[in-house]
Amino acid sequence: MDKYTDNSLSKSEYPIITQNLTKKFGDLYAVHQMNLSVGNEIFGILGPNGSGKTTTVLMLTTLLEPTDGTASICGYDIHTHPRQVRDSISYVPQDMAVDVRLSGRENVMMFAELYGVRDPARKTEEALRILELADRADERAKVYSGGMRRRLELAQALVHNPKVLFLDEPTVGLDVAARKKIWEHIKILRKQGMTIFVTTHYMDEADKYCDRVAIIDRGRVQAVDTPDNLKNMISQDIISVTISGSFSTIDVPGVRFAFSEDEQLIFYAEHGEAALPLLHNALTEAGMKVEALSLRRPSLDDVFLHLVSSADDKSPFKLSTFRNMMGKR
Ligand SMILES: Nc1ncnc2c1ncn2[C@@H]1O[C@H](COP(=O)(O)OP(=O)(O)OP(=O)(O)O)[C@@H](O)[C@H]1O
Repeated sequence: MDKYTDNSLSKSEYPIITQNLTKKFGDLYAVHQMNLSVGNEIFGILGPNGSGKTTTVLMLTTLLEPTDGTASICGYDIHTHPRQVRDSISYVPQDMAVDVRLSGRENVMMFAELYGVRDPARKTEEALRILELADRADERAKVYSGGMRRRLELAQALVHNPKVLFLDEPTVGLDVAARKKIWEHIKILRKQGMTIFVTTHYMDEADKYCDRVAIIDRGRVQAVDTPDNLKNMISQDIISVTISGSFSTIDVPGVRFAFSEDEQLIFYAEHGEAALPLLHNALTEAGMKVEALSLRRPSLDDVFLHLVSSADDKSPFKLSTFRNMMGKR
């Protein structure tokens, strides 16, 4: 049994199980021996660009053959029962396009007919209603906002009652309000019993909306847990300090320098509140002018940095590089 398995569920109760799932492109391991057990939950797979998220989803949706290992969806093996797997799932890729010349209703109806669902007109209306598009269903998708088009893609995906829904970066390119709305819909689908497997590089969204997340880096799973448990892995407070002048090493008991960005220094502290004045004094005594000092609890960003930097080489960490890598807004 791998360390991510939840003992309270028997094997058949996991809609998604991966066993040493691996994909190699030439010499590159895009996904390396992935072992996951996903229950009836919103499960986020988090990682920077190129970490293997899309490759994982493509294998689980039977669109890409693994190099090694396997997976099962709703008890069906992706190798031996791909047809049953496809009947159990829907997949909304990153760049799926609705047909902008058709109305919202026609777009959904087309999918209902493609899937061969019984009573396609009724299922279409139901999906449009769930995604709050019924009022605008007769308008051409061309006039829909980005958020509405994404909701239309979700409506298309729902029309054949999938048990498992795969979403690849569902909120990319949307504004704050549209992103929130998409996640609210995803939560409703989970409440109705659907398993949601979602890729994202937006740590804040994963933190807020996913029941559990797997953090992956260069194809390898670094950790899987609830966002709260992952954050608790860093049993330290985070202190950010803005200084003027160049930084020189200081020694404060229970405080460790983590990394810097521009003029901001990040420290990990065992007891943040007690450490604040000590750190301030130490920096001042060492000739630095402290412009600002703040204390916060760790975020998933910090967990990612912690995991990746401990798995990585020990070259100095640059937060700006990390933000670019994550495609941060
Ligand atoms: N068809 C392919 N041929 C060769 N290499 C590939 C192919 N598809 C993906 N890769 C490589 O595999 C690695 C994982 O890519 P993947 O698209 O799964 O990452 P990702 O985490 O989804 O990234 P993004 O967030 O940019 O979509 C990358 O290094 C990528 O260049």
